[in-house]
Amino acid sequence: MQANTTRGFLWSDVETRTLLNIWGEQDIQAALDGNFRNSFVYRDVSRRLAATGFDRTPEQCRVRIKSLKRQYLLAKEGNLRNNGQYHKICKFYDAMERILSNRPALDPRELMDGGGGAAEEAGDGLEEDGEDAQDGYSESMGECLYPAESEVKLEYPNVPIPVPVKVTVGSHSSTVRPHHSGQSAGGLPVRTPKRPRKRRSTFPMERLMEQFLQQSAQAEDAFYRVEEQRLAAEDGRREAEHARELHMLQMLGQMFSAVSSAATPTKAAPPPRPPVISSASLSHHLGPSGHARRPSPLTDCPGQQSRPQSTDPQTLGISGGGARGPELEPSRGGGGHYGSPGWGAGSLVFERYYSLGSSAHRGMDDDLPSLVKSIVPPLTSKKHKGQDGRIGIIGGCQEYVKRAVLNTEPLSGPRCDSYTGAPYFAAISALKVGADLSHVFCTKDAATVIKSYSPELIVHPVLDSPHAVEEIEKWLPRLHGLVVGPGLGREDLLLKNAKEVIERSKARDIPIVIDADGLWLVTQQPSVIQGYPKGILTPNIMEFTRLYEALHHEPMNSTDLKSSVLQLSGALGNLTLVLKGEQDLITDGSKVYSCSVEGSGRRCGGQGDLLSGSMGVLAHWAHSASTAGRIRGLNPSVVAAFGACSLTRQCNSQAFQRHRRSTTTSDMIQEIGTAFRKLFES
Ligand SMILES: NC(=O)C1=CN([C@@H]2O[C@H](COP(=O)(O)OP(=O)(O)OC[C@H]3O[C@@H](n4cnc5c(N)ncnc54)[C@H](OP(=O)(O)O)[C@@H]3O)[C@@H](O)[C@H]2O)[C@@H](O)CC1
Ligand SMILES: Nc1ncnc2c1ncn2[C@@H]1O[C@H](COP(=O)(O)OP(=O)(O)OP(=O)(O)O)[C@@H](O)[C@H]1O
Repeated sequence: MQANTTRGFLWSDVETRTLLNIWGEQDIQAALDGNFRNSFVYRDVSRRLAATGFDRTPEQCRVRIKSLKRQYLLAKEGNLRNNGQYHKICKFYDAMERILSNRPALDPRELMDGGGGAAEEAGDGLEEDGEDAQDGYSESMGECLYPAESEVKLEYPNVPIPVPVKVTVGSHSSTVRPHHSGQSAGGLPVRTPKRPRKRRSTFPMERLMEQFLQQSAQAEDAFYRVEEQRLAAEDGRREAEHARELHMLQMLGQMFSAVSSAATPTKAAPPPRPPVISSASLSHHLGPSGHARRPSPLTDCPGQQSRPQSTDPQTLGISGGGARGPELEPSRGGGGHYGSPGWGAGSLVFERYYSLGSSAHRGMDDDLPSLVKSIVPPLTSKKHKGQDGRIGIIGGCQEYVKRAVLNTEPLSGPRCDSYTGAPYFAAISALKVGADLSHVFCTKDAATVIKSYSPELIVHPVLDSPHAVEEIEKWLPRLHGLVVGPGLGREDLLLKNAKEVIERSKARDIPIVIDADGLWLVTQQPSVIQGYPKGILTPNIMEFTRLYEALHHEPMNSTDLKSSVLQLSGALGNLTLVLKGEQDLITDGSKVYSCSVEGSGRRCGGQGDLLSGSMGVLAHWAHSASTAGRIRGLNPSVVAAFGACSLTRQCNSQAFQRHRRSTTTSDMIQEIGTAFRKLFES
C-alpha cells in the first residue's frame, strides 16, 4: 500500500469531513449503490480527496468510510441519541445521518456482526476482500492497517450483550449462554425474564463506550510507539548512508588531488587572486547607475565594527570554483560555531545547486527540499492559536525620516520616506505561510496605515515611543521569530531601538531575520548579530556589497560571489547569509547552496519583504524541528533560508503566469498558499 505522505496515520477531523463530503456526493453514492465491484469508486474518492490536498489511497478511504459506518451504526443501535452520548461514539454522526438517510437503510448486522454484511460491503467497494463476506470483526485484525481505526472494531459486543445466566433445572444448576432467539443451546426454552435488564444496569452502555475509547487510545499509543521506532531506525539508516557517502567523497577528493598533482608536477598552484572590484562586472549586478560606494559609519557608534577574523579565502576554507554539481576542496579551517557535529573545521566545502524537481539531491542528508518539508508542523485540531508561530516585524515608519537629521552621508537618488508597505508584506506573508499571529512594531504615524491594509495584523505603534524597547520587550517572550528591517528607515532613533531589540531577542534565543534597513544597521554595527547561530541576513547585491566592504575594508570581488558570501559569513562568525539574485546563494560559512527555483523576469519591489516574512516563520519551524531532533547535521537557519527562497521564487513564477508584466508583490502573496502546498506538502 502506498504510504501516506502526510505521515499521519490518523485522520484529522478536517480530512474526515472532506472525505465524507466527497463520499456523500450524489454521483459517488449512486455509483456505490448500483455496483457490486466498486473499487473504482474509491479510486475516484481518493482522487477527489487528493485534489483538496489530502493524500490517501483508495483503500484508506474505503477503510475509513467503513469504520465511520460502523461507528455510526453503533451510535444508532446504542440508542444514545437521547442523552447526546452518540457524539462520543460517532463524532460525525450528523454528517453520516445526512448521507445515509438518502440511501437504502443499512442493516446494522452487516457491520456489527458476521451475518448479512456481504451485500453492503460489496456495495461499498469490497470487491477484492473475500474475507469481508465472512466476518465483519475479523477484518479489524487483518485488514485494517491503522490501529487507531480499529477502535470500534475491537471486541465490541453485539447488542444485547450476551452474559452467562444461571438456569435451574430441578436440583441442578448450570450456566448457559443465552441465545438471541430466547432458546438455550439445546433448544430448550430458557427463562429470560429480568436478566437482560439487570445486565444492562451492571454494564451500562456508557461504561462500555468508555472502555472502547480507552482501548482505542491504547491501540493508538501502541501504534505510535511502533511508528517512532520505525522512524528512528530509518534515521539511523540515513545517517549511516550519509557517512558512507561522505567517506566516498573524501576518498574521491584525495584521488583527484593525487591525480592532478601527478599530472602537473612542476606547476605551482596559482596564488589566490587578490579581491578586486570591477566596475564592468559589478554593473551587471548593480544596474546601469552602479551605486557601489563605501558606507560611512554612523557617528554614534564608533569602534563598533569588529575586524573579521580573516578575510583570506584560504584560511576560511573557501571553494572558489563555479562549476555545477558537487565540488570538493578540503576546508582549511573556518567556522564551526554551530552545535552539531560535522560543522566547522575539517568539513568539506562544496556547493549544491537546487532547482525544483531536481533529483540530484535525493537521498542525501542535506536534501534541502525534503528537509524543508520535514520542518512544516502538521495541522491538527489539538493545537491552540499561536502554537504554529507568533512572528514580530520591526519596521514601518511614515514621513519620519528627515534627511537633515540623518548622520549618514546623503543617499544617492530620491528616497521615499514612507515605508508602510514593506512591513505589511512581511507580516502578511508570515501569516500566509502558516504563522498564527503576526505583530508589526512600527512608528505611531505608520500604525493606522499598516492596520488599514489588513485587519489580520496586530500593529503596535511603539517604535518611536520613549520606551520603545521596553514596550517591545514585553512581547518578546511570546514571539517565536523576529524580522528586523522592512520599512524601518534609517533614522538614528529607530536604528538604536532596533539594535536594542535585537540584543534582547538574542538573549531569549529567538531566531532573527535581518533585511533592508536592518542590514544598514548591521553594516554600521556588525557585532549586533555577529556569531548569532539563529541569525539570518538577506541582502540584495547592493546591501551585500555594503556589508562586505564594511567588514573587509576592501572592495568586493563581484566576479566570484560564492567566495564572497563564504568570506562574509566567516567574517560574521558563520552567520547564515542569503545573497538574493538570479540565483539565491545561501551559506553559513561551510557550504554554499544555490536556490534557482524558476521565478520570472518580474522584479517588483516588496519581493524581499515576502522573503523575509516567510523566512521568519520557517526559521522558527526549523529551529523547533532541530531541537526535536528532526534535522540533524544541517544548520536549521540554512534549511529555513532555502525554504523561503524557493517559496518566494515559486510565488513569483505563479503570479507571473497569471499577471505577466503587471505582477505585483500583492499578487505573489496571493500565491503563497498554492506555492507552499506545491513545494512542501505534495
Ligand atoms: N512597498 C514598500 O513599502 C516597499 C518598501 N521597501 C523599503 O524601502 C526601504 C529602502 O529599500 P531599498 O531597497 O529601496 O533601499 P536601498 O537598499 O538603499 O536601495 C537603494 C538603491 O539601491 C539599488 N538597488 C537596490 N537593490 C538592487 C539590486 N538588487 N541590484 C542593483 N541595485 C539595487 C537601487 O539603485 P538604482 O536602481 O536606482 O540604481 C536602489 O534604488 C527599506 O526599508 C525597504 O524595506 C522595499 O522593501 C520595497 C517595497
Ligand atoms: N534575477 C532574479 N531572478 C529570479 N529571482 C530573483 C532575481 N532577483 C531576485 N530574485 C528573487 O526575488 C526575491 C527578492 O529579491 P530582491 O533582490 O528583489 O530583494 P530586495 O531588493 O530586498 O526586495 P525589496 O523590493 O523587498 O526590497 C529573492 O528571494 C530572489 O529569489
